[in-house]
Amino acid sequence: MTAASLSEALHWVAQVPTLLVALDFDGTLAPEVDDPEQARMLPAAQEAIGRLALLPRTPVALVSGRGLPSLERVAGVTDSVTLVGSHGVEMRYQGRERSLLGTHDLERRRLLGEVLAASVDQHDGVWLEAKPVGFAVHTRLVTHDAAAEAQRSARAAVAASSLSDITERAGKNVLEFAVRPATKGDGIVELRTLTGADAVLFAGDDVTDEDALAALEDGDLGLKCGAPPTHAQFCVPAPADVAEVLLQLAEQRSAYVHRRE
Ligand SMILES: O=P(O)(O)OC[C@H]1O[C@H](O[C@H]2O[C@H](CO)[C@@H](O)[C@H](O)[C@H]2O)[C@H](O)[C@@H](O)[C@@H]1O
Repeated sequence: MTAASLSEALHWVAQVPTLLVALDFDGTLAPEVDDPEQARMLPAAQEAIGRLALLPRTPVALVSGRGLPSLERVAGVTDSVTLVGSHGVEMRYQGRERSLLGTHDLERRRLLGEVLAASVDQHDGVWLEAKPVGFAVHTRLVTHDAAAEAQRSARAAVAASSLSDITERAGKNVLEFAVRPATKGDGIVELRTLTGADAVLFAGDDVTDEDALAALEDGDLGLKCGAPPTHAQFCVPAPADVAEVLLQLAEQRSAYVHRRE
């Protein structure tokens, strides 16, 4: 699909038989805040998701780097919305949860936590978020130089440890270390198969969202919340603009499915 404008692309995807709407959470639906537990979707985004999730043949999913329990807490969506957590390692689909984490991963995660806690303790204002698949070193509250130094020492500590095959992911003011290598692209591939989608709309803002955008195919629609470079076809500046796009999609999709009834 080569659409000349975002409106044209929306018009096209609104009219496929089954449309998967897959959305990143932080920085895309929810503006960034200092405390991740306080992040919430904009009311307009919540409304659009609620409307889309009620429509037939319009599965809606949140695809996040957050662990599933954290995503469930902050997203506040019903079971009709699929949740993909930990970059695809965890999923809640039709009310059922699955995780790719095994017993071996849990022991590796315990060791990883010890290594990172010792490193982060040396850096004032830097804190460690415990996640099901690993840990995130948060540097939002410190200067650029202090953040770079904290990330450098966290990387060095992991490299010097007995742990191997740790997956590292950079994000906005965060550096994550995980014991499983899944990406949001894997999440999109799995969701496409599960839902039998004819087209996918994905919107995201961060580095790891590029994996999902790169997994899109001809006929899909990728939207970046932010500026290029990106694999997305279109960019909008802020979460409020993403919410506006989703409201437009809900309106067009609703008109399409009701015409077909
Ligand atoms: O994939 P996402 O849904 O975008 O989640 C990515 C990370 O989000 C959280 O951190 C980010 O948002 C916080 C709240 O706005 C912000 O304080 C932090 O600086 C951001 O990096 C979450 O804490 C991470 O675990 C997620 O991986």
